[in-house]
Amino acid sequence: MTRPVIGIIGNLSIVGDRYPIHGGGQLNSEAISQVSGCIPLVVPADPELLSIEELCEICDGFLLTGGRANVHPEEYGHEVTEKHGEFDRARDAIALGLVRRCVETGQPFFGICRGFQEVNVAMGGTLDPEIRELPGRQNHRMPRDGDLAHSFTNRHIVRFTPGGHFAQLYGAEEVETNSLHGQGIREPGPRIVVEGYAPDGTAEALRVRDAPGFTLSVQWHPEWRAAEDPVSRPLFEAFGDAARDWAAGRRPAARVA
Ligand SMILES: N[C@@H](CCC(=O)NCCCC(=O)O)C(=O)O
Repeated sequence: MTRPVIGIIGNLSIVGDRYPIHGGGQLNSEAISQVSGCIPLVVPADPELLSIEELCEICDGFLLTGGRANVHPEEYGHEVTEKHGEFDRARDAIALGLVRRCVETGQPFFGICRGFQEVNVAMGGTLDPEIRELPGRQNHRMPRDGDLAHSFTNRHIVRFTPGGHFAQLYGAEEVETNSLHGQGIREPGPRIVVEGYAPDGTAEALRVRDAPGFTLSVQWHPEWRAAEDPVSRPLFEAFGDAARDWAAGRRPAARVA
């Protein structure tokens, strides 16, 4: 049997200040191939180029990657401010609709950082544009200096709901994670179950209530050292298992709570 195909929902970026590319980080592709055991297929997330229906036919699951651009606040009913920074409206159009469709059908997705925020917005939640300015919150942004290893160094713990899906996956109620984001969840969507928080109250791990398929999503970046990191590996393995079930036609039954 061929490996399941994972659509890696990538970002539009500009190389050398002039050449636009659709891309996805190499770390994501490696994690999907080497840990999830699936084929990583980087998707140019733009509704002018492809449709959600086409993607769902070609792929067995989706990785909603991190990305510098923020989900446009219009998508959750807020005004644009300077704090909202840059946007990728084409990715918004694909990613948000894709999440809603997968929640209905049970096709698996795994949201990371911007992807985690997309899952919340797609399900009716809102975001704060700059969480470090909120009382009692720490700075979760990527450090500006140092190499990649420094950027992805663990920065805080995440505490999980006892007995929840994440606590069961890890066999632990607390893990240590990296942190490379400026935005964060303000109000979770009605079906968003936040199962993990940083000590400053920032939402870090979620799932969608009553969704039949894999919906676990995280605010941190498990693609860093995914093969050897004990916090990253179980997530990518579980996501790969869900994609293999989908590819084999084993459709998840509707799940409650
Ligand atoms: N823009 C959002 C999401 C942050 C995120 O996904 N960070 C990864 C950055 C990857 C890159 O720079 O391409 C936020 O800031 O909260």
